[in-house]
Amino acid sequence: MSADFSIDALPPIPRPGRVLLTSPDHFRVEYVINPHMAGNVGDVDPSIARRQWDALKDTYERLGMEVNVLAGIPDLPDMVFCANQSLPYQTPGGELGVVLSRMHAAQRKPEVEHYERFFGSVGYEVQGLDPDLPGDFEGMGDAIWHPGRYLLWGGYGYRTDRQVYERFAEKLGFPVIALELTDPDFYHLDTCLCPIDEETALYYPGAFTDEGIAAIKAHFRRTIEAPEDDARERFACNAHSPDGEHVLIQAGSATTNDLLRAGGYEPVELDTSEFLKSGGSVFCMKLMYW
Ligand SMILES: NC(=O)NCCC[C@H](N)C(=O)O
Repeated sequence: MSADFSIDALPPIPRPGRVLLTSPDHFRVEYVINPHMAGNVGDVDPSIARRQWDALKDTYERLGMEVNVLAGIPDLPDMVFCANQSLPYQTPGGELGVVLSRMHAAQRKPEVEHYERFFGSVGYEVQGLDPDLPGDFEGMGDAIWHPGRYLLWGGYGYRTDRQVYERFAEKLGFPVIALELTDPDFYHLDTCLCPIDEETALYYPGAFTDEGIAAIKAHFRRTIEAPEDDARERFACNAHSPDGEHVLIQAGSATTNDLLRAGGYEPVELDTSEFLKSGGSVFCMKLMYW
């Protein structure tokens, strides 16, 4: 897991063009497994959640992405956060596959088989973590591809254990830059690091160690720092840029949006307030695949 390389020397990988969403029919806050859920049990308004999710879906369609929807399942109230159950990949040789998660929270473990079935149905090579390997892994909640390159950013500390990255990085032949997460409000890497394009990342430095910040700055030529209130209260770094131009982001992150505009990007504000009650926003409500 060496970080001693230049991005330009890594094999290029196309941006994924397909978006998987999971319908919010059964989305609720029913238990507390992250600090954002505390005080919100039973507090989701399903009709507002549906409208917010529809707006997210419409936005991806308007941007020309192919959107596929997996039906939510009763009694799996967090399944709508479909970034977490797997890590889809495309190798430099063009092979398509997916690594299934081993969810940290017992309540979320039964979600994974539904994504296993989905990826089997679209012809992906499906693999789990080796049974002898200890530790958990929460998919694209913690494991995020560097845009356009065969390089993985791997968050660890709350939901994912560092050693899981070594094994599948070795098998699939990509480098991993592991980043320790240090603040429980930012329990997944996707809550504090948002790679926008090959050169640029939006991030919240307060969620990382000094070593982590140095690694982010060393491998992105440009970094945009979200202020604490946008990052902590509005999940501004849980944004997503599907095309390196538009940045889908929770509405109201005014400072972050100004910084994005100054960098030449177009923020697309979406209200995900019902999902924030569960500790999630745009990035974790979708899964990109090829
Ligand atoms: N940050 C993400 O990638 N996902 C949000 C997951 C929210 C869910 N309530 C959880 O705590 O697992």
